[in-house]
Amino acid sequence: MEKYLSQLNEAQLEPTLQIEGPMIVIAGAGSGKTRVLTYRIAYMMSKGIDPFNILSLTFTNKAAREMKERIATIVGASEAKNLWMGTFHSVFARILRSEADKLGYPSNFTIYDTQDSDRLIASIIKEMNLDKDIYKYKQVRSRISSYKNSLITVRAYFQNPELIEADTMARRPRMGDIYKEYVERCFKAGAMDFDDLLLKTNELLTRFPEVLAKYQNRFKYILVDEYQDTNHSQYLIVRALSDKFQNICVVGDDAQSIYAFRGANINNILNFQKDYDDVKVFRLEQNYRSTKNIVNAANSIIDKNQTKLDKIVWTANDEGEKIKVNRSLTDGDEGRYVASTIFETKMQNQLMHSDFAVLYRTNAQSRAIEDALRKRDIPYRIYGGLSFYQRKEIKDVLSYLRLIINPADEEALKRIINFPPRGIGQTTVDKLIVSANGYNKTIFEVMKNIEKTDVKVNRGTQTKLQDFVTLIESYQVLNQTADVFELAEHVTRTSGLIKEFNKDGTPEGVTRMENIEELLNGMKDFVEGQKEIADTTGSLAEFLEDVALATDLDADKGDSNHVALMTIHLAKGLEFPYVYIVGLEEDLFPSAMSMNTRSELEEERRLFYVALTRAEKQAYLTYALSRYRWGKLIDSEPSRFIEEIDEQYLDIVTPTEERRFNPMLSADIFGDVEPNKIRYKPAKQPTLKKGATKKEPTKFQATTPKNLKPVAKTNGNTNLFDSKLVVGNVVKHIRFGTGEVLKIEGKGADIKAEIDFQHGGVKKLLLRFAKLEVVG
Ligand SMILES: Nc1ncnc2c1ncn2[C@@H]1O[C@H](COP(=O)(O)OP(=O)(O)OP(=O)(O)O)[C@@H](O)[C@H]1O
Ligand SMILES: [Mg+2]
Repeated sequence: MEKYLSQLNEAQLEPTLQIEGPMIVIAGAGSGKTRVLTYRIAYMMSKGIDPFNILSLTFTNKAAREMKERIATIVGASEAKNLWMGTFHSVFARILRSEADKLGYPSNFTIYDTQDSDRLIASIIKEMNLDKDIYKYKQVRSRISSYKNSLITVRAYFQNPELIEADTMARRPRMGDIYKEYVERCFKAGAMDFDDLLLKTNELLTRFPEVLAKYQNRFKYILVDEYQDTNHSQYLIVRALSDKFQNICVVGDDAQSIYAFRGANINNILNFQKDYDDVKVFRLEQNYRSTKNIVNAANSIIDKNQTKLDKIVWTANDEGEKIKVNRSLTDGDEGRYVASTIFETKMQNQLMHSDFAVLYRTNAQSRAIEDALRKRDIPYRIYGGLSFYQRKEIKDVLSYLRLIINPADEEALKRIINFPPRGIGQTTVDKLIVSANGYNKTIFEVMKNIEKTDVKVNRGTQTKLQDFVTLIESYQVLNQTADVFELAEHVTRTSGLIKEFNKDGTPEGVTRMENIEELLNGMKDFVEGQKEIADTTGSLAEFLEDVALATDLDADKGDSNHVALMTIHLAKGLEFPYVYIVGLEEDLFPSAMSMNTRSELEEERRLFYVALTRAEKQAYLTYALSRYRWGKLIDSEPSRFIEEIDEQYLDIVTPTEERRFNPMLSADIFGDVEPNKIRYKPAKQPTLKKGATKKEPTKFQATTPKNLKPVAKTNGNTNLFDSKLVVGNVVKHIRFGTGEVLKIEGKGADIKAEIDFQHGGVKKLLLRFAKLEVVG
């Protein structure tokens, strides 16, 4: 038997070796589901299955990348690179690109991110003269998104009296009109939003049987991770593609289904056995991730849910420490507790910052934690805020690039037509939009033929519009010969963007410049490196697609040593040695918005199960007795979830400050009550606050810019690190893993190192761009 297969236990081996036919692996957290998928693909390839015929769908692109790297170490990088692997969105965006003409789209269609969709919807609401307090663009967007994910097209909407009535009851009778206008505007702009990537794929596979047949024959083997969180649209795609060969392997855990609010349908996993004939069902029971205390505590929680498949999860790992439960007086104290225990644990056990994660229910909770970590100089990174590619200055640059390959892109055009300022006012832009809508042309087309249209602008403005068109057209010419990096560098210089950001000399301006530099670095890296690992051509369209679908989790190079802060939703599938779950308070977690029904509460409980099962060695549960929410200090009670854990797995600690300052606990000072004997107040029954007008707390600006500082500069300066690297050093590269430096050559900005990498063999890399980390 192949050597790598000995790294699986017997139960894992069975589904790994089962290649043909429909099958499902249902198993609890940390039992090796993702590992089985990975090894199964390697095994299939070793049996001679062509990687071109294997499609593997993961929850994040990062997960796909890691799987691919692992497979590459087993079967070799050149084979692994031909695998189709990624999220639903990224895989089907690629397929749509090659089939776009069938749907009337240009092949280099733009992908609108949420921000673009929001802006377009807001502008439609304004153009239709609707009340923006009733038609809140975010709510409208999520409504449209749910139609699309349920495959309700505009036509289907207008044929469905129930939907129309529901929207009318919600005081939004024009919802259908907005939906219609939004869809038409996206189409005209040659743009698809995230939901379109799935919706249009379904349309493609349904309307064009020959296209369906083509991809059925290509993807003879399909694998899906985290199947419990697929939505209806994704479900139908998988169903259609696997229909011919029925070689479909899905893995998942019903207890970790946490995306119902975004349309995920837990029934997809529960009904899988009905969807295909002769489904083989496999179960894994041994958890390899966590200590006994954590596994048992997690089991005791999920036991409380009524809707679930019965599963056993056990571990042969050590008993481990009990789960620490900490009460604080305020959210500020909670943050300090987290920071100080991270500091101590790290010191005592010689750990890395990256061994720690802090998980919370809502993004807004990160502030208090951040403050405390900053005070202690503990480096951290927030995931899931504004991604790097959504920052203003980055989107400005990207909008130029988007317009170059797709001049129909309305949102890109509106963003940069007067940025940097070139004297084209909002009134002019509004006239262009009205005219474009009237002629059913794109704004760019109207600008190009302005004399032939009904747009009335003065001579000066007409020249300015013409100049803008000429500028973009000159970039289009350059795009035919230059690579992404060269083009972007030219654009930032000649469009006046760099000058604009450099102008004020404020710290914000400096940060913006650094970010642009980092963007250019990333492009260089893309141009130089991408071809080696993935089957892409490195074109501008591909780069833009990558960044449109990138989340900041994907951007994580895995090479930085910081505490990870993220919502539990984002942490799915990940693992960390030390995990803090903070804000365990009634109305916060479980969320006040999710206590109306049993099924909502059960989803919250699954979320808690996901959180706890991320921990390998030690979990901390914390809550505060009062917390700032919606700008007010409010009292809070411990979450019922703490009480639901079997007490034997808990170690209830209360920090000394609280014992000192809290009169309620003054008995403690005299030793009358042992800290771990303090009882909780019984958790309140679920309370639905009728008519409560709670506002979502303001969202946070993500990631400190510090964390994104470029390692290398593009201006030709060698970075600090160059001079340090010597032959024999062991270094780490984001794609190729660790490697030994064999040779160093060149001077200054052109220093290159020849490195023998663990994955990918000997490579010569330009140090300026290679972003290496010396590890030995
Ligand atoms: N047979 C095994 N021997 C050693 N380690 C294993 C084995 N199986 C899995 N692991 C390790 O256990 C951890 C959990 O595995 P994996 O992430 O595949 O579980 P999972 O079932 O996908 O978890 P989740 O439900 O959280 O997605 C990983 O670190 C993995 O490398
Ligand atoms: Mg997994």
